[in-house]
Amino acid sequence: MTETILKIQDLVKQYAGRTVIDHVSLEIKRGMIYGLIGENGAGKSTIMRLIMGLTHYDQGQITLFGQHDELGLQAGRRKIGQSIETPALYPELTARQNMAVQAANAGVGESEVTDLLRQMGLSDTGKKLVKNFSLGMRQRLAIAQTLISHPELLILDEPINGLDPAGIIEIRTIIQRLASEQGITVLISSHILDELSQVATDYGILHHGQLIQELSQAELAEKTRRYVDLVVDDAKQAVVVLDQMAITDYTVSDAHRLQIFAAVSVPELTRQLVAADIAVERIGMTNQKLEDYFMSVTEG
Ligand SMILES: Nc1ncnc2c1ncn2[C@@H]1O[C@H](COP(=O)(O)OP(=O)(O)OP(=O)(O)O)[C@@H](O)[C@H]1O
Repeated sequence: MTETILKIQDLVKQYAGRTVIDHVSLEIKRGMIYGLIGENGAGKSTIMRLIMGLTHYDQGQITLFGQHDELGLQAGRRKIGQSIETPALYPELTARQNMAVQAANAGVGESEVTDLLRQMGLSDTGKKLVKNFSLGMRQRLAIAQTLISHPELLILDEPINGLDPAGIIEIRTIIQRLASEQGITVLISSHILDELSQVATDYGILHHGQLIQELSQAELAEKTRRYVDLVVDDAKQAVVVLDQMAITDYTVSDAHRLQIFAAVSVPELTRQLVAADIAVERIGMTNQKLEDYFMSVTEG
């Protein structure tokens, strides 16, 4: 069975009597890239800060690498690399000098710094000061810093926020490589589901401090793939027609509505339905976009 790296049970956090984390439970297993999605203020950073012990919770339990007593949590946190909120980069230093500061603390040598800079595509930044870096470069440097301590779990707070499309792809690729090549488990947050759509293996949707939905990559793909939305007077009769047409990949949502996921010719299906004397009120391709899905979950 895959090892559980992080388990959060019934976590509650209040600020001045206001509940900002509301009975959240989640489990992250080794190898997962867990995407925590929620709009600004949903509580993403707070959960990360609670995991790292940067703030205290009022109720619940956090278990890291199987340990939930204080000493065990402290030991667990040493296996975590994190970039919560603004990364602590020195703007007047180069990438290598920034890395050197952290490396000295961690007892890590020059060659490892060189390797991390290479992995993050920052080898050729030379004497360029961090204050002149693009946001994407800064994010990559922040990730490089989190890796200095050889973490087993990486916690990245909005590393994609504000990046251009090329920057988004770079960060996604880096995260996927860290997971697949180095076996690092990742908890990553974003307020835009679409940004994480091609990187996370699992998703948790946080809304007003509550984890309102968890789903796997496959489940998300399923919910947002293209389908034919069909509204008829009698769904049961329509099912008979679908069966005759050897269409099996569909769901019936109520007495009148069906979603057909199989590749199907809409004109041909319409013809068959009409031939079977079924009144078709609506038939058409629908492609629920990720952001529409997110809105439907958070507003529902
Ligand atoms: N130190 C604090 N004191 C009081 N309230 C706080 C504090 N930190 C966070 N909050 C509140 O807790 C809620 C959750 O904030 P949090 O920063 O975790 O959200 P978030 O999902 O990370 O959003 P963002 O993307 O804006 O950072 C917000 O309503 C915020 O105002």
